[in-house]
Amino acid sequence: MAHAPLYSKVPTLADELDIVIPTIRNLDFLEMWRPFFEKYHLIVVQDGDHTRKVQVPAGFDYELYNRKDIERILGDKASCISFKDSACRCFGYAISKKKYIFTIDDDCFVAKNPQGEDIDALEQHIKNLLSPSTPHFFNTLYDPYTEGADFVRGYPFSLREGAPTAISHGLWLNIPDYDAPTQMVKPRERNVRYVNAVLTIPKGTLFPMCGMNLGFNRDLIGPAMYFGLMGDGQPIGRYDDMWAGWCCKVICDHLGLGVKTGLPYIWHSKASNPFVNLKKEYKGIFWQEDIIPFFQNVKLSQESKTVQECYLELSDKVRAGLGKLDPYFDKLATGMQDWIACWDMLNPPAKSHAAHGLPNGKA
Ligand SMILES: O=c1ccn([C@@H]2O[C@H](COP(=O)(O)OP(=O)(O)O[C@H]3O[C@@H](CO)[C@H](O)[C@H]3O)[C@@H](O)[C@H]2O)c(=O)[nH]1
Ligand SMILES: [Mn+2]
Repeated sequence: MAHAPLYSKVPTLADELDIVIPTIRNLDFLEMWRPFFEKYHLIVVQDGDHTRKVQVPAGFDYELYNRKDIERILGDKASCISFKDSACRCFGYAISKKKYIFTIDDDCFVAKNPQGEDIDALEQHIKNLLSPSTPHFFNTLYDPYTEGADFVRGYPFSLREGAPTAISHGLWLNIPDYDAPTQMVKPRERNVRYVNAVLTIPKGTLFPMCGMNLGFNRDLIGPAMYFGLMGDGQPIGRYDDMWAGWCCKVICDHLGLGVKTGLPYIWHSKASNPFVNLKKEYKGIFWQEDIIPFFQNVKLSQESKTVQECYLELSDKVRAGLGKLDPYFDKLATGMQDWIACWDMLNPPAKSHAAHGLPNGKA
């Protein structure tokens, strides 16, 4: 039975999706995204100096939070939200009232496809999130639910319904998201390869999640999208999205959810300083040789049936399994627990996804 694409016109989800942007810069990049973003509500997480005035271009519906707002809202648990690191963006995930999140960095521009057309990255993320994933059996013709593709011969019919998609991981043209050592040895390398594919990351396989062009379903995986303790006062940075990706993938595998990577592309315009990055990353480069085996071997109990239950169980395992690597992981485990407390405080079970009528500006 052929699988017709799930919809001819991609729904905009304008009332069901928030765009979260962490920033220490300005938001001029929104002008080029205006045709694609203007119908959505933005959540701007202003990092660094809270007295700095961040201008949101006219015509955008937004709420903006700075460090003082985060501290006012979260109280003594605000310490679980990183300061002076893009990891602060996860506050936007928790404060949102919508079903879907798209997060993008402020140096990510609209990319063009090989036909020279502007890419509507959000539309592709929505396609990815609204169609199933295939984590349990690899389809060699990539995404079987996309126009012009299907399941190939030998693909079990019993698995063709697929799994609900929790995460849509987009990629980048131009400045690649390389770690500092790679960036240092290949300073001029640019990603010019447009690969027209969306893949499901198989169950049992981890991946390095990049936060610059990322969509996800808050209802399915939101409480696991904690970007950890990074930046000011922390021994590590630029492992925010990685940490979240490893936690999310283990939980997605446990709950039977899917993670996709590939299209859409954005144009990553700025290379961050590799020497500054090396200082942030170096412990992570060393520690991850222990962190990855930890996540590869972690087993969540059958009693953990919700994302919060999985995440709290995982936090206990992080403390027991990684605490001896460095006291940082003991702090991180506590941060994970504080994060869930914040999430549940901001997202009481009964809360609907009703779009809120907050005026623009400071919440
Ligand atoms: O202290 C900070 C630094 C940055 N931001 C905002 O976060 C994003 C990403 O910043 P930037 O583009 O400078 O960093 P990259 O190295 O290109 O980012 C990659 O590493 C990940 C960070 O761990 C990031 O998700 C990847 O894209 C911008 O919007 C900055 O304004 C911040 O809020 N606080
Ligand atoms: Mn960047």
